[in-house]
Amino acid sequence: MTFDFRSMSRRQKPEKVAKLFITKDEDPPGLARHFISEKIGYGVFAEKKVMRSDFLLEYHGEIITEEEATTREKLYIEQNKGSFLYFFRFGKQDLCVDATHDDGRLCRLVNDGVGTDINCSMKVLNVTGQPKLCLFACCDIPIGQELRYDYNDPNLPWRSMKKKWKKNYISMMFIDMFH
Ligand SMILES: C[S@@+](CC[C@H](N)C(=O)[O-])C[C@H]1O[C@@H](n2cnc3c(N)ncnc32)[C@H](O)[C@@H]1O
Repeated sequence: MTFDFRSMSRRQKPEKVAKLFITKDEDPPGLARHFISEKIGYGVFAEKKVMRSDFLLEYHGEIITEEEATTREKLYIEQNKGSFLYFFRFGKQDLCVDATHDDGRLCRLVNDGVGTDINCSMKVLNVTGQPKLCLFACCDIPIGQELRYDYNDPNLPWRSMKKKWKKNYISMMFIDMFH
């Protein structure tokens, strides 16, 4: 009997792994939600070592048109609900995944990052003609690290607070230097 060791040692293609979990309709093991703070809420953390380009999670929810999403967004703001709408382009269509309904899936809980905080990124996959939002690691991620991707919106309120804090901190340093 002969073994093909090449196929045993080869890592499965991340997109193939993504499609496997999309078909099974479940999140891969090795990731978990943890409460961070009142301000940030929950986040998702690695409980196993992740390699660069690995598939992490599917942003699971209802696929709707941009128009429908804009109407729902207003309603959710009125109802004081958190924002779980991911807008994206698929071919010539402007679409959105609405993950407001908590179905227990994790990707809706991955927080926004900037600069060196970012360790993963969202990609739109075409799975038998259907768009699927999938999160992939953009660097190796050690056990215990929080997943963060760029929400790609410079006007997010927590981003301006971070900038304001940095500006105040730098001006305080200058005041200190000249006293
Ligand atoms: C898609 S949810 C992420 C999960 C959220 N932390 C939760 O527990 O429901 C997006 C919301 O999380 C919070 N959030 C995400 N990234 C953040 C960050 N970098 N700093 C502060 N809050 C953040 C904001 O309230 C934002 O509206």
